[in-house]
Amino acid sequence: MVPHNTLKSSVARTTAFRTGVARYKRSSLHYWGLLPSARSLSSTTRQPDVRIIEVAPRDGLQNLKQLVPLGVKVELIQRLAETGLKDIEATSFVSPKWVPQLADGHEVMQESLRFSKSQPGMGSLRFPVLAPNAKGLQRAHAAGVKEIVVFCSATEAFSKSNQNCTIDEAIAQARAVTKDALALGIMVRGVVSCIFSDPFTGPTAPSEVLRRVQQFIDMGCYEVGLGDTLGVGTPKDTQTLLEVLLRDIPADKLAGHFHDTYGQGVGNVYRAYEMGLRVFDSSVAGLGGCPYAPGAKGNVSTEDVVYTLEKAGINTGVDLDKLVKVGQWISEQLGIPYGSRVGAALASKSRQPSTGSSQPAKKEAVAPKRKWEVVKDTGEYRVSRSGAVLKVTLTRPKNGNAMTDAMLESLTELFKNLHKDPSVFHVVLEAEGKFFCTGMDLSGNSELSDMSREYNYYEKVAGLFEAVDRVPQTTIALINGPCYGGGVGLGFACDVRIVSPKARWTLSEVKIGVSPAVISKFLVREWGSSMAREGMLSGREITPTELWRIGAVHQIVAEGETLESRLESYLSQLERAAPRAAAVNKELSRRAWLQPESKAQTDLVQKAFHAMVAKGGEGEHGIEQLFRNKNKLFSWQDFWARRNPFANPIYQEPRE
Ligand SMILES: CC(C)(COP(=O)([O-])OP(=O)([O-])OC[C@H]1O[C@@H](n2cnc3c(N)ncnc32)[C@H](O)[C@@H]1OP(=O)([O-])[O-])[C@@H](O)C(=O)NCCC(=O)NCCSC(=O)C[C@@](C)(O)CC(=O)[O-]
Repeated sequence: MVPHNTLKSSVARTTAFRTGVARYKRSSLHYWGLLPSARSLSSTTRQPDVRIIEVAPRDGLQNLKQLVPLGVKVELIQRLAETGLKDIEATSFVSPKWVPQLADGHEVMQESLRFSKSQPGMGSLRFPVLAPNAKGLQRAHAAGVKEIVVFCSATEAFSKSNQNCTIDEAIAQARAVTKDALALGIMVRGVVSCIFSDPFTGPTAPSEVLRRVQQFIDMGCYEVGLGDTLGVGTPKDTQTLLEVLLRDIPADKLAGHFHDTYGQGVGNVYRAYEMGLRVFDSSVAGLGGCPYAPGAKGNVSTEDVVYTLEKAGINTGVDLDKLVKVGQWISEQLGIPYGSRVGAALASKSRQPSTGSSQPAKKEAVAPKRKWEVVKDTGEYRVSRSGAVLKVTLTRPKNGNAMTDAMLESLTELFKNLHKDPSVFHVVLEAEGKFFCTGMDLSGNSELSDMSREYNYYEKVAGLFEAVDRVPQTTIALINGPCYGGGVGLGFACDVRIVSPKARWTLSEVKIGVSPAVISKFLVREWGSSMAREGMLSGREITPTELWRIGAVHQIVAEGETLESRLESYLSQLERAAPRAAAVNKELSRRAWLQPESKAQTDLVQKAFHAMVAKGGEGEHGIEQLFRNKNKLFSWQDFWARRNPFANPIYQEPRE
């Protein structure tokens, strides 16, 4: 198999620099800035000194529960390519049942190849994909793939849990796939996972890693990636392992794939570079994560790797400024804080006004601040209006915004009456102070302590949650801080959640001997049964990242950003949403969840379908404006100026 040109030159350079004291000393001098940087010596067209394989589109996205749209994946790949990255692991050809996120592998691949062929200077892009078995290879080949990745674990326990087979079985499968791939002219790269440790059985013997690397090379893999799946390895561990491997394996056959769970990713890359490795996997914004280290950071971020190597005079061929913009963009698309340390630092620096420059600082275009008009203030909550948006603010910060009986009654009334208000399309629920809401007021004034009136109290609590859940408008909870008990339920009875990194959720009821009875159905609906049950049984604090991963939280604001600014951009997206269709969509998703395959569900699907083409309806208007009048800026408020979008709903009230 003829290796790729870039690979050839990298191999030649690597061979020249093969392990040795002279090279190590030279790298160290570069690192401490004692030698002029390679970049300053070279022309910009110089071949990179390292090959960075960007893995965000595959490894970075694969564990996300929230399905990332095809368009975002394709745009991510294109934006990454525009930074100078030449190797982008595009997707996986594995069972969509295992990894639903990457079920669109064929389309991603086709779009990426189209881009590579049609854009000037992009012809040398490489898009390796994961294809662990014969079916995967077949699908990859059909999609035009030129390079695949096969893998195994260095440890038995992880192999059984991750691939459901022994290591030898995984190797046998990889061998068969490699043979077929090579016959088709497809290059094959191997990856060995758990090089330092197994989540179940602990440290990995370097001799086991060597054995598997050797097997991959013997079967025809041109290179083998060393995967620190748990992200536990330190630079010293990297050195110890490489000392064993490099006795038998040339450095140009090895690549580093480090995770950043303990913040060691960049250190490991640099130590591996010093020992002769020239190929590294990394992920923009540090996307990805280890399912065995919940809450931990994922792959080492490409921004951090590029910064470290470039500062050491090692040419990566990547434009760091452009890469940071990609990191910010994808984090925004996914609604998560920007996960690269270097990226976040550079991004915040570029926001600072320049102090040393004689040029006047460029004025940022500031979005006009939305004006809110207060329409009601009970002392316990405040209601304000801005255009088609109604905002309810809980204003008992000194009491953790706990809900009094009076609040339950009056808020229920407010939400119940909203379907009569044709001018409100969206409702925002937010809170003042440290907490979002600490649940029902337990201070002694509440009826909760009066058991003889328990039934009445139930009606009040259930009434509020039903009213919030059933309101036809789109509801957005802006969660500023910790939530307890019914306060958790309040956020999850809403449609959308935009949260601060300070938000936490605690189903504390179990710790005071009560149950999240009323709110349990919202928790199970939004979190899934397993997560909700565990939360209800443990009463432990749950973090934004945990809920974002399962798709129950939609956006987490970044450090230095406000909930208001995220709300503003979300509301501008909602401006395009037709209110009556949105109300029907809410009901469609509720029935699909509560009554799947029932008559009630089928009836509504049919009615919704017919409503799409009804004379004088939103559908007719929307299609006419967009396609016939070519008017993208039409307003749903104008369309509904004299009528109520929520009158005579096609779904029946009450429904059960
Ligand atoms: C939240 C922390 C950790 C703050 O811990 P902290 O140290 O008290 O915090 P703080 O110093 O910031 O103080 C917050 C203030 O808010 C008060 N506060 C706070 N929460 C409530 C409350 N619910 N009712 C009445 N007052 C409350 C709290 O007592 C304190 O008042 P202060 O002592 O300064 O006068 C603590 O106060 C706490 O554990 N609160 C109880 C949280 C809780 O268990 N909520 C569940 C309520 S039951 C419920 O919601 C039932 C439901 C709806 O789920 C049933 C169903 O679904 O069927």
